[in-house]
Amino acid sequence: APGNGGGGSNNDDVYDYIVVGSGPGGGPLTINLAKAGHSVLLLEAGDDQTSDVTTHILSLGIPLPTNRWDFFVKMYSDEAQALKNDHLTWKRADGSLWVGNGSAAPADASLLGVYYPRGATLGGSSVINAAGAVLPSRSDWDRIGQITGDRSWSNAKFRSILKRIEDNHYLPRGTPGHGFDGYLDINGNDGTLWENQPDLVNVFRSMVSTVGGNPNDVIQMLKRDINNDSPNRDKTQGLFGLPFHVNETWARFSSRDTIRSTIAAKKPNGSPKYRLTLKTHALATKVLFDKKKPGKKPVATGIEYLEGASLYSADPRYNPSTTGTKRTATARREVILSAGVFNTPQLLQLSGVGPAALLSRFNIPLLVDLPGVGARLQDNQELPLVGIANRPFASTPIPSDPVCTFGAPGDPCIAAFQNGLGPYARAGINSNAFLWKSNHSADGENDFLFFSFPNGAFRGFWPFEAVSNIPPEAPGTIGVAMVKLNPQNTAGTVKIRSSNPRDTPDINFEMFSDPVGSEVDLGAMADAAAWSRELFTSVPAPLGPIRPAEPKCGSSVPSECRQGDKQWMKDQTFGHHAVGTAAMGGERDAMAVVDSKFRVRGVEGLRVVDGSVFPRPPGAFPVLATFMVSEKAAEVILEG
Ligand SMILES: Cc1cc2nc3c(=O)[nH]c(=O)nc-3n(C[C@H](O)[C@H](O)[C@H](O)COP(=O)(O)OP(=O)(O)OC[C@H]3O[C@@H](n4cnc5c(N)ncnc54)[C@H](O)[C@@H]3O)c2cc1C
Repeated sequence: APGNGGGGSNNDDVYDYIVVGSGPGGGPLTINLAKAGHSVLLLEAGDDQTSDVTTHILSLGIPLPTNRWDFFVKMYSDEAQALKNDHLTWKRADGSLWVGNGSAAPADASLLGVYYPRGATLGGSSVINAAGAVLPSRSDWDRIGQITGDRSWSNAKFRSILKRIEDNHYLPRGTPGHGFDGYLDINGNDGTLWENQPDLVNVFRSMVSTVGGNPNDVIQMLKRDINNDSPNRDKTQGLFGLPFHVNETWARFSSRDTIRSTIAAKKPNGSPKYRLTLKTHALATKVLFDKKKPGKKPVATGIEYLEGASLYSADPRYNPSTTGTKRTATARREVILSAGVFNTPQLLQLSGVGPAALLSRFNIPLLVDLPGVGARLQDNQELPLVGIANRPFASTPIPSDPVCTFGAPGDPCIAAFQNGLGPYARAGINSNAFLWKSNHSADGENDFLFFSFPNGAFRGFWPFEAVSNIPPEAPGTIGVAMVKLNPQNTAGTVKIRSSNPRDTPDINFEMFSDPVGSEVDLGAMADAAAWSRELFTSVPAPLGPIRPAEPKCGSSVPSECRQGDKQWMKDQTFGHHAVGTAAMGGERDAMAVVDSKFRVRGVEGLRVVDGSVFPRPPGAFPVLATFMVSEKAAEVILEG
């Protein structure tokens, strides 16, 4: 029967809707369409890794060869600038990987680029991410309403969506602005972990003093709700808890969970309750269109895809000689692309929807000239502000805790986690956030979120399991991880580099390229560096004064560091919150790809619903906003 997807020799299944990609963009939407009674085909290139316990444990949840795609991106076209990054990944003649900057690279190393993993598994990047769940700024939503003229895009609207979908575990039931009965588990620290972290708490005391806070209140502040509903939220500086998409015992929630439970739901007679067909190992390669009607827009009618495991060349298990089986599926109503910020524009371009000159270079017949497809790639700039304390940071072990081996065989903490106990079942040390406004804030709102942890620093990404040349951290290291909000650079691009859907596109963030915008961003980041030096040196003995280590500055006069700080920011910035490559915008915006109802311009029956649609990065962390956008899309589609 149409819609139940039976597989086998059925080469052209018919569904009401086809959704490509099962991450936070595709997942909630798919479920809502199915629950409204529609037949839905969900295509996912990866597979279901639910049986891998590490995908449930936040402290072990790093991107793995079994659940990720490896992209290597550029930060700059300017090669000399690009080579200054200390965490470029290179491939050596013997096939091994090496990480470092251009001047130190071994002679036999060839540059792969800046490593940028994405989840490629049921649940998308919500299965491999750090799960930080922070709402965007109120102005991020209101601004979309302003630029599109569609006032259903507003902070108030998205607050109501949060209330519907959230299952909040860290606030008293009934706290205004939050939901407690939805599907999206969000949890935060309850303050207890800080009792065992006296040294880090001392740094927090100095941190709150920099903005006039009372150092005696830090434990209370660390429990404060960063997702509160106050109109002043985005201008309030200071320390907060950092919540995560995890449940009561800190097990990861991802879009995978709701997809699986929707598929598993049964009618009383035991048959599936919803007409939701999931096909994993299904790499969408092209949107199919009906172009025949003269004078009418092309209508998306379905998807062409390849069936088979690891068919995309970014898959660490990719084997070029495994070619997969070509299949098609037909959508009676619509096709929805939720393949993520790199793959949605790639799919559009491969399907003839994109910049005309780019498509003609690869002999792809042009359907709609949409210059914004793959443009406006943006990211929150990130980088650690690093200090070295006089001694290693002390923490007090909890006597009843098992000693974790962090995933090595026989890890007793995994067994404890499965019973809802032990270190993996509790808030981690990174569950803190400091909101701060620099002198360069573009809109008067906080333009930084910092989260801090001792004995390490978050310096970006490289294929962790395959790289061994990264030096260990100095004893006493503290990393204040910096996330820049409201970045001004919109020059990044995603462009196909062949007509082969198994090839990765060329991805270039082209950072800090706009002279005005780069002064805002780099000026703000240099302000943050100056603030970190003030913070570190104000930490009292015996832990402090902490010696500022990064950004490096040769001078003992802080004002002399500024130029060097800006260059350091340029050299070392990384990101992992890419958005914007099929941006939403108003009718007169030539670079807009979708309208406020997620409809791709110039065609019918095709929408984009994922991180690609954000016209600017939503706050400091995109994942919660992407779940919410998916809910909004379902509403819009079901309204008809
Ligand atoms: C390591 C890491 C850490 C992160 N940490 C955080 C964090 O702490 N907080 C936060 O807010 N954000 C974080 N993010 C970002 C966040 O997870 C993403 O912004 C979010 O998941 C984007 O959702 P999406 O639906 O747009 O795309 P994705 O989640 O990337 O999902 C896209 C899905 O589409 C599938 N797909 C792609 N192409 C095809 C195709 N052609 N055919 C079929 N399927 C396809 C992919 O396999 C994937 O499953 C992190 C991301 C990573 C990678």
